[in-house]
Amino acid sequence: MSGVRSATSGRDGHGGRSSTSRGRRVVELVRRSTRLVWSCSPRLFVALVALQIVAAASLGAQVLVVAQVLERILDLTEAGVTPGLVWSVAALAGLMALGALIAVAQGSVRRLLGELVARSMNEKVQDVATTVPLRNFEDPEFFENLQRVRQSAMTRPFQVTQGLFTVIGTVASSVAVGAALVALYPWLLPLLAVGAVPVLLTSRRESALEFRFTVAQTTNQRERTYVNYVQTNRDEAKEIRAFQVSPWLRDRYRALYDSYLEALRKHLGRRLRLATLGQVLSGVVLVGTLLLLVVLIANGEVGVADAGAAIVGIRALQGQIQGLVGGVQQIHESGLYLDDLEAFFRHHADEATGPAGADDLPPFDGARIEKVSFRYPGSGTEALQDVTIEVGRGEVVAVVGENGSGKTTAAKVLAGLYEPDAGDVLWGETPYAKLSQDDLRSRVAVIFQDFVRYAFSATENIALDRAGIDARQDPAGREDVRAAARAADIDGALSRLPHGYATRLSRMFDDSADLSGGQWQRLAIARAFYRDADLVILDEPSAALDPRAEHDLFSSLRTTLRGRSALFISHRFATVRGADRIYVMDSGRVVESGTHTELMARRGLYAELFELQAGAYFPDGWSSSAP
Ligand SMILES: Nc1ncnc2c1ncn2[C@@H]1O[C@H](COP(=O)(O)OP(=O)(O)OP(=O)(O)O)[C@@H](O)[C@H]1O
Repeated sequence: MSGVRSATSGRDGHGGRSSTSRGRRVVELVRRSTRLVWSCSPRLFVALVALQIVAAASLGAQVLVVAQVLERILDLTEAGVTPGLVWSVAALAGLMALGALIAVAQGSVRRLLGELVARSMNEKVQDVATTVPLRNFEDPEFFENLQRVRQSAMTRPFQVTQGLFTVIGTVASSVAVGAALVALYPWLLPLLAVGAVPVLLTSRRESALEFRFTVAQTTNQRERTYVNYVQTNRDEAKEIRAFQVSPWLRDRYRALYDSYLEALRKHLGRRLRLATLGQVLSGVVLVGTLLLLVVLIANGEVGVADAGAAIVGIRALQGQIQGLVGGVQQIHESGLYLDDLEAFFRHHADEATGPAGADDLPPFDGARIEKVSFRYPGSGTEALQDVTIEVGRGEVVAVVGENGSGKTTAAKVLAGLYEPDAGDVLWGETPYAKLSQDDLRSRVAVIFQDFVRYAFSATENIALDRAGIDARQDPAGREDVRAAARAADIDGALSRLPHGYATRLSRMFDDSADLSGGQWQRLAIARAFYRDADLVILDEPSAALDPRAEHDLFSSLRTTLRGRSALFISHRFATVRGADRIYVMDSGRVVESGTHTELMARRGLYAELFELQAGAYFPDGWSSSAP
C-alpha cells in the first residue's frame, strides 16, 4: 500500500517543475483523459467534438456579423433600413440561437459521457476491492486508499470529461474568435493571451492545494462516514436506542465535522487569495488592452464599427480564455486523482491476478494446513503458531477452543483466504499457492459466523447468482436451490414467504420480508450446501439455532454432505462429539487432537471444557453415562 502513497504524495504538480514540463504534463493529461473518455464511447466523443467545432465557428462568425450589423446601423441615417441590415440582424440572431441550442445538446452529451466514464472507473475500483487478497482488508492504509479512490472514482472522471471538453471547446472557440479579432486588429490577440497567463499559473497552484487537502482529510472523512453509517443503518438502530448511544455519536460526528470545517475554511481562504491574485493581474492586462483600443479609435486607426465588434470579440474571447483556464484546471486537478486511481489499480493489479500458469486443481484428496503460523498485519502477536489441521476425504472434522484461540483464522487459512507467514497449505499434496484461486474457491464453501445477509431474494441468497436470472423471480424456487434449503431445514419457511423464494429478504425495500436470526443462519448453511464444493467449512453454524434445529443439522450432516468433507467450528461440545477428529486450540496453537473418546480419556483441556459445559446442564454432577 505504501506504493500507492508514494505514487500520490508529493505530486502537487509544482515541486520545482519547469514551465516546459508543466506544459508537457497538461498535454499528457489531455492525452490520457482523451483515451479514457474515448474508450467509454467513441460515438459520443465524436459527437461532442463535432458540436464544439460548430459552436466555435458560430461564435467566430458572430463577431464578424456584429461588425457588419454595427456598420449598417451607423449607415442608417444615409441608407435607411436596407435588406442587408435585416439579413445581418437575422444572421446574428440565428447564430446566437444556434449557439444556445448547441450548448444544451453539449450539456446532455457531456453528462452521459461523464456517467459512462464514472461507471467504468467505479467498476475498476470494485474489481480491485473484490479480488485483492483478504489480508489487505486488515490494513488501515488499504482502507484509506480504497475510500479515497472510491470517492474520486465517483466524481473525478466526470470532471476529467467536463474539463477535456471545455478545453476542446474553448480552444476551438478561441481560435475562431481570435481569427475574427486578427481580421479586425492584429495586435489585440497577443495582448489578450498575455492577460490569461497569471490566471493559468494561479489556477494550477489551486489544483495542487485541492488535492493535498483531500488527501489530508481522508481519515476524517472515513470516520465521519462510519459514524454517520452507524447512526443510520438498520442493524445498528436497535442498539443505538437501547444503549442511548446517539448523543455520544452525535457529539463525535459534530467534532469530526468541526475539525473538517476548520480545515476547509483555511483551505478555501488560501484558494480565494490565489484566485484573487490571478484575476487582478489578468484584469490589469485587459484594462491596458481596452485603453489601447480607445487610443486606436481616437487616432482613427480602427473604425467605430470594428472597434465595437472588437469589444464584443474581446468579451467573448475573455470568456473562452477563462473557460480554457477552468478546463485546464479541472483536468489538472482531476489528473492528480487519476494518478492516484491508476497507482491504486497498478499497485493491486498483480495481487489480483494470482499465480501465473496455475496448476489444474487435482481431484480432492483431503486438505490440510501444516505447521502454519500467521500474524494479522499490524498485530504484535501471532494468531496461529505452528498449527496443523487436516481434513481427509469424506471426513467431518471439528475445531474447538476458547474465544480468540485462533479457530476462525485457521479456517480462513484452510479456505485459502489468508496466506500463512510460515508453513504449508495443501490441497492433497499441492500447495494452494500453485493453484488457480478461482478454481480453489469454487471447490471450497465457507460460511462464517458473520455471514452476509444480502438484501436480495431468497433464491439469490442461496445460489448467489448461480441459479440464473429466471430462478430469482420464481416463487416456487428452483429444485437444486430447494434441495439445499431442505438440507438446511429452511425450505418450509422460505416457501411460506409472501413471494416464496422470490421474496426479497430485507426490510429496506418495499414488498420484502425478513427472517429470524436462526432462519438466516439456516439459509447461510443452505448457501454452503448449494455449492458443489469438495470441502465445506462452517464457522459456528449452530450459534443461532434452537436445540432441535441444531440436533437435526448435526445428526443429518453426513447425509447432507453426501461424502463431502467438512470442517466446522463450534463452542457446543454436544455437536462436536460425533466428529471424526477434533482439534482443540488454545492461544493460537493446536494443543490436543483426537476423537471425543480419546480426548476425554486424555483428561486435558477438551475434557475440562466439555465437563464445564455439561456441568451447566447437570449441576449435580455429570458422568459420561448421562444422557
Ligand atoms: N482482523 C484481525 N486483525 C487483528 N487481529 C485479529 C483479527 N481477527 C482476529 N484477530 C486476533 O487473532 C486471534 C485469533 O482470532 P480468531 O478470530 O481466529 O479466534 P477464534 O478462536 O475464532 O475466536 P471466537 O471463538 O471468539 O470466534 C485473536 O487474538 C484475535 O484478537
